[in-house]
Amino acid sequence: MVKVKNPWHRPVVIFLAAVIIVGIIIMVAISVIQNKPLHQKCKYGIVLDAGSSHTSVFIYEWPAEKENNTGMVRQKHTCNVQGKGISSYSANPQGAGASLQLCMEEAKQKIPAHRHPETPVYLGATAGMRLLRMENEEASDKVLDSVAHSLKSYPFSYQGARIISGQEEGAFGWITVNYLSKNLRKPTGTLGALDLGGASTQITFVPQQNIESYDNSIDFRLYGNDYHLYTHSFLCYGKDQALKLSMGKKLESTLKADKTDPIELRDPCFHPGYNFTRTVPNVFNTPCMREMKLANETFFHVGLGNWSQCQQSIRKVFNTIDCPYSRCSFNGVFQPSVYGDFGAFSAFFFVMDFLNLTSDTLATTKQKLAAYCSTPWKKIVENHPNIKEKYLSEYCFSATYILTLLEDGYKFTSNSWKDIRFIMKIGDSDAGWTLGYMLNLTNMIPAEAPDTPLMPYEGYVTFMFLFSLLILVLLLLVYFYFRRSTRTAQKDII
Ligand SMILES: Nc1nc2c(ncn2[C@@H]2O[C@H](COP(=O)(O)OP(=O)(O)OP(=O)(O)O)[C@@H](O)[C@H]2O)c(=O)[nH]1
Ligand SMILES: [Ca+2]
Repeated sequence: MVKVKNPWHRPVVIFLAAVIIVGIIIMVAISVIQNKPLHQKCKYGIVLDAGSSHTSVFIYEWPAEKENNTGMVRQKHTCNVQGKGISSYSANPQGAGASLQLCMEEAKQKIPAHRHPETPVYLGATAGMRLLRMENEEASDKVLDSVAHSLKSYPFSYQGARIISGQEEGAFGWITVNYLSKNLRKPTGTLGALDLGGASTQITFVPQQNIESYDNSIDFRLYGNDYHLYTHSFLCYGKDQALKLSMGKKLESTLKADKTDPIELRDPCFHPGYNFTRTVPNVFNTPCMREMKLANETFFHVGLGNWSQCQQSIRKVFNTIDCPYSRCSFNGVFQPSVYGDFGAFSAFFFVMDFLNLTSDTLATTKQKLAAYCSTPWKKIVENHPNIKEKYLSEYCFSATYILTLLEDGYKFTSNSWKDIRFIMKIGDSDAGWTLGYMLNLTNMIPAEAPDTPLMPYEGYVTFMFLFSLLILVLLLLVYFYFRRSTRTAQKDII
């Protein structure tokens, strides 16, 4: 009997397999560690939202190596500038720049010093400054010069202070909510954006119908997808200016009906028992109201607390009769039918959240609001001792205005009402135009999708783990296969 020597000598095979396995483990470990997001290497950007009612400073942060991935930029910090919006400094422009100091000092603390020179800072002013420019262009230029001068005195990379257009405000709000919801690289639908400020309001969405007016159409190519957006910004239809429009109309008709002395404006949008003395110019001091020269008279603003009468009075600020297109929202502005889900933020959220009306049907919302508006003012103050009376007194008007704007203005129905999500933040970032503005100006959203599909780090680790497991199983299979075939060969020879 001849004994054949086994070519797959067991210790050699075990040693080789061990070397290969250890090699693979080391390679996988190195690759996983190298691809780990580097939390410590971040870049920053600052955007100042100079709104009509106030200015907020937003600091954004993102991993330096991954700036073109969707959803990588997050809001690191916000600071609310004390006092009113920059447009209120028309008589004292230097005050506008000075008002930013505290928040800009805070930004210096929040961003590591070695990143300051490369951190871009942008200021975008919205409807308050649009109105000031219409009223007094010289004053609006001086206010912008003042904030520009102030921002240039900080160690950041100043990139400009300007009044953004209503289209930009709408479109960048849409980019923000869709970037944060990670909708931009998926084939799924996008989220429409509804923004209610103090002096203007924006609606932006991807419509199903053709956009009949050039001014309302805006195109983007983002991550290889084309988006054809409908957007419109209604100047004077933010909640503070809409209150003035509505009160102005009531005041005009009160004065026409009979000039009682003192004038008493009986207002269904304010609670019963509410009685406040105001001056007439205080209502009419806005370019949103037709020129109406009235003496510096005072009037009593008296609440009636009647929701349906309030809605009737608010309807008068929307012209829903004239429409030069196949369909309009109001004031002769083209609007396709609302389509898809919407994120409603800024004052849409502040007001509806305060009244606990963010998740009811339209019918229930109306019922609850009617009950709220008829609650005596004394009781409202008792129930909310810590809320500023100005905010508190206006919630009935504001919520009724929101319902009327969405239903009569934008033509949401009881059915599409459920598609509106009242939101303030997505993740830890605020919904608003500022993030989209910065992403656009820093070219952080590429027009074309990167060649290799991006995989989140967790997915990458799982992939590498499964890949090594597969190699291991294959090696074992090869080992057992050869072990069996050598044994069979031995038997055959025996
Ligand atoms: N109730 C309540 N109202 C708020 C709050 N913050 C802001 N508002 C009011 O909500 C309205 C809209 O606020 P913003 O979205 O900041 O408006 P803005 O950006 O200053 O105005 P625009 O330039 O028109 O966009 C204004 O009337 C504010 O006074 C809040 O925390 N609670
Ligand atoms: Ca705003």
